[in-house]
Amino acid sequence: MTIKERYEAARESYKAVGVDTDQVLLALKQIPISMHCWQGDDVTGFDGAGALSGGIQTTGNYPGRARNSKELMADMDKALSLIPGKHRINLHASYAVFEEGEWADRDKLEPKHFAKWVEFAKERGIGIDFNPTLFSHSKAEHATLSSEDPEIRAFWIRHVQACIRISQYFAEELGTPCTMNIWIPDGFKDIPADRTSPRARLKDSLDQILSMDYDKSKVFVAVESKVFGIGMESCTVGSHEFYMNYASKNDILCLLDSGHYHPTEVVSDKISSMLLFFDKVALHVTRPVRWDSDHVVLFDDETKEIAKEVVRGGADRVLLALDFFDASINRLSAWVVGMRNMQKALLNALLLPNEKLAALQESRNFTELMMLQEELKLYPIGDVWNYFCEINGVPAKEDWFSQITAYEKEVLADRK
Ligand SMILES: C[C@H](O)[C@H](O)[C@@H](O)C(=O)CO
Ligand SMILES: [Mn+2]
Repeated sequence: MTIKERYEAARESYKAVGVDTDQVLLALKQIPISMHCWQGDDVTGFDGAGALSGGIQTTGNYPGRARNSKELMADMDKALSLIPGKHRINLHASYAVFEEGEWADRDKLEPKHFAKWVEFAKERGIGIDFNPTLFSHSKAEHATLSSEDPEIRAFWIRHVQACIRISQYFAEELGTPCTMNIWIPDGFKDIPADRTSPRARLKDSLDQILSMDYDKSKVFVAVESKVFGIGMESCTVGSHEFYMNYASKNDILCLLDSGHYHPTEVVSDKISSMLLFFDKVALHVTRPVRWDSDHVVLFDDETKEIAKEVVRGGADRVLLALDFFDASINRLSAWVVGMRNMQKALLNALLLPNEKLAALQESRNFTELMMLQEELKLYPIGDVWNYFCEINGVPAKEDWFSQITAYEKEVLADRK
């Protein structure tokens, strides 16, 4: 049987439970995912400002790390060519591309330092999202926006403001809003004596940043909390409660990173609440494993549950991005697996008879609800996925992987 014939058979199975797979495929194609550049070079960046810090760590030494913007763009291009649909890219400020002999510190970054990325995105017709980089820098050794040192704090305020200007430049050049997400690593290894003062300083820093003039319809500023970091186990200044309150009072967005909460706390359960109080919510989908918040996204239960909430809440209200970094495997393969898995999870959610399931819940018919949810798990989603890949011009099943091994031999092997 061909992929199309299998799809046609699957279409009948889904039709019997009231799901129109042709509509589902159109809907899936409309959901962009922002692919993070930092998987390609182990969060190293190009500005040489400092080794990776901030309580995050990339482990592994797989050969072929991108060493400069040309290599990173080529790798991202190759990965994107194996992922169905049109997506976005997500950059950190440390990925500025300087001219020969030029360099600018983080607080002096300008749109021109990202012109090469705009060129890259324009040629591919994709949007860019952005993140100020408040780590891997000598001025981020202790604290950034919550620092007790006024000069350090002023430096990072200027940096984030520079990033808002760059984000607006991306939005204007590319004709699509830019989500600009602020994450800071500030926190304490051991029990602090004063949690309020650092948080009050962070609040004041954000107030100063947001007092600048920028176009809110073009730049969606978001704040990302984290419950811990390596070396910041006891307290993070940018906690969930801090940012949720700040975002809500100041009309900006919250970004929920699925690796940033307590081990039994799940982001999938937070999305519906956020969408009742905010117009939009931003996500970093990742996979936490014990102390690490950034393993490659799998087609696992929590990713599926997140996708269900995205689809049920309205995919246009959720700004979807991935955030992981694995240096122990081929980095392009990590991107492709993570992106395709996020899409498979969205497909899984779109293929559910969501209204029927909700009606069973509303009528408290939990017996039938459990039965149907479980039976649906074995419906032929794979046949729909393979057809989605085929009609979008990318290899179905594992057929994309031979291109990764060829690229590894032809391109990555030369990177010593
Ligand atoms: C590179 C980081 O992962 C990213 O900026 C941040 O979103 C994070 O999740 C830190 O743990
Ligand atoms: Mn994140």
